[in-house]
This record gives sequence, C-alpha cells and structure tokens, in this order.
Amino acid sequence: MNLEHFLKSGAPGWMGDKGLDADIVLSTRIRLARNLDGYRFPLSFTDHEAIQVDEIVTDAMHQISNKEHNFSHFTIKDMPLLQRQVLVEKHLISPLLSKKEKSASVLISNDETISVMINEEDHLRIQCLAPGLQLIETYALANKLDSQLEKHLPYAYNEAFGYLTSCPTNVGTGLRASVMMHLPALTMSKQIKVVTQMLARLGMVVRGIYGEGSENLGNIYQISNQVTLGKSEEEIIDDLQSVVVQIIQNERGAREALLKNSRIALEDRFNRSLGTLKYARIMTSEEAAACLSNVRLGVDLNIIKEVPLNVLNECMILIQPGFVQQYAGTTLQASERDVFRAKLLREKLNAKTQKLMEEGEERYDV
Ligand SMILES: Nc1ncnc2c1ncn2[C@@H]1O[C@H](COP(=O)(O)OP(=O)(O)OP(=O)(O)O)[C@@H](O)[C@H]1O
Repeated sequence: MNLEHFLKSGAPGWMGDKGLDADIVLSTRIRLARNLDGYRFPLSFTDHEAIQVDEIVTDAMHQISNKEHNFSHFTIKDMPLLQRQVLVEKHLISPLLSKKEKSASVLISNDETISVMINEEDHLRIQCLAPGLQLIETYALANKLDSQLEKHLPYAYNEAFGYLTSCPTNVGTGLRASVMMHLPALTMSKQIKVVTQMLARLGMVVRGIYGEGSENLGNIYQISNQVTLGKSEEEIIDDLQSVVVQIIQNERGAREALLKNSRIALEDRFNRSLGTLKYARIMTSEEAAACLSNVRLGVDLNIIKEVPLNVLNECMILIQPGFVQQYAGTTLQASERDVFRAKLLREKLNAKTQKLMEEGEERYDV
C-alpha cells in the first residue's frame, strides 16, 4: 500500500464502536519494546548501526508478512512533516517516532491494527490496537507477532531481568498495556482526581489522548501500566483489566447520578454542543473536543439519537491540526485552522444527520 492509503481517512482501521464497553473505552493498545542484541540502543547508536537495525528488522517483518497481515514500510525522514503528523493523529506512530531524523521507520499493517516502529526509543516498538476493551485479545495478537519475530531476530534478553530496553522503566516484559477511556461524568463530578490518585497507588499511569506529555482533550484519558518488571505479561493485563472494569462501573454510576439530578441541564448542554458543532464558523481544537465529548455522552445516555458513535470517534481525530491542514490542502496558521476545523465538523455532522433523516430515522427529542 502507498502512504496515501493510510493518510486519506480519519478513522483508522482499528477504530470502531464494536468492542466491549465501547461507549466508555474507545480503544485498547498493547505495546512491546524490544532491542537487538549486539547493537547499541537508539539513544547512542551510530548512523551506520541505525541503518543496519532498520534493515534487519524490516527484513524480518517481510518474512513474517502473510495474507492476514501485510505490512507497508515507510521511512520517517522521507515523509513531509504534515504526513508524519497525520499518522501520529491516527495513533499509527508515536509523537517521538515522528520527530526522528536518523534511520527510523514504521511498518503498518494494511488494516492499520498493527504498527512496528523501528528505532524509536528502542529498536522495535510493536503496537497492536483494537476498538473497545480487548486487552486479552490484543495482547494475544502482539504476542503472536513477537514470537514470530523472535525466530528471526536476536532479541537482547537477560535471564535475570527479561527484555532489555533503553529506558529502565520498560525492562522486563517491555509491555505497556493501555486503554483510552472517555470519562466525562467522573470529570464533571470531580471524582477523576481520586481515580488518578488510586491508579498511581496501583502502579498505573494516566496520560492524555496522545500519550506521554500530551494534554487531556475531550475528557479522554489513556490509562496504562507503569510497572513492567517483576510481573508476568498476564498479571499486567489482568491488573489493568480489573482496574478498568472498576473505572467503567464508577463512570456509569456517575452518569446515572448526573442524569438523576440534572437531566434538563444535561440535555441543554448536549444539544448546545451539537448545535455548536453543526453551525459554528470558528472552532479551536479544545472547544471541538469539549463539544464532541458532550455529544458523545448525550449519545451514550440516549438523549441524542442522531449521531452515531463512530462518527464522533472519527471527528475526534479529524479535528487535530494535521488533519485539518490535510483537509484544507495547505499549511495553515492556528486561526485559519479554527475556520477549517469548523467547516469540516459542519460537513461531517450535517451530512450524517441529513442521511439519517432521509432514511426516516428518528430525530433527537427536544
Ligand atoms: N489505548 C490507546 N489507544 C490508541 N492509541 C493509544 C493508546 N495508548 C497509547 N496510544 C498512543 O500511543 C502513542 C504512544 O503513547 P505513550 O507515550 O503513552 O506510549 P509508549 O509507547 O508506552 O511510550 P513510552 O514507553 O515511551 O512512554 C501515542 O500516540 C498514544 O496516543
């Protein structure tokens, strides 16, 4: 596949409204960090080593490519900055990889559920993504790929420590399991602070929508394990699964309480946000994300019936700066992006409503 295939649509192949608890858990990600024995870590390797690692890993990936998972290879420094940004916004590469100029590349499966990043913080970062809460299934996929690669690659592994990684926080399993959750009711009721503190005590981290260092946009939180050493992969997955199930219950409880105590205020909030998304002429990404979050909660609570969840999921990606510029077909200043963002949202949301009305579907209650 050429790069255009991965750039053209806002909704990545892994995204959808099908997985378990998909109203609250947007997606699941499993990431394995691996390195090749005999080569220095990317922080300190030479350009020559970087090229060698890239070639060895790419070659191994081509050997394991099959009908089910066929991979396309892209070299980061050959891509214009805007295209890199769009891949970050689709979560197909990490922000760190997008900034790499030394021989760094990515192999993306044609269905966009798997990316293998080469020479990011480690020689390999294997990532698998799925919609909803699918920790066990997604780990099984990553583990299968990892085992196939291990037959072709000499992984840096130590009997006492496990897989060796660039950053000590990844040593051991090299596993980061994460879920992206939409938690508007816990945020509105200010319980999110307590949840974050509880997660820290349990050795978990809360990050923004684009991972480490990114901000919380649209009440979306990325929750992942911090500890990779001293626990098996299965334990890490089980621990995260239990915590996530608990948070889902808390979020559902907080939603019920909000609905019971302030139904009219909520209806007003959701419908105002929908109106803003459909008719505004200028929209910052923060405002768009906040409105999308409100409408999403409105859909989950069955108050708004005219917008499908997958359109909202896609809009969350389309409002990002790279996508807005790709849509406009040119680079834009922040204030110009706000105008195009509003146009894009109007088109996306009005087109969907129009289609549903033509099909005779029910409109939302007023
Ligand atoms: N559950 C998820 N769904 C979709 N994308 C995700 C999910 N979790 C993480 N990501 C994406 O993965 C990228 C990297 O995130 P993050 O920095 O948290 O990960 P990491 O690979 O564990 O890095 P590090 O070990 O360096 O902290 C980001 O673009 C983030 O949006």
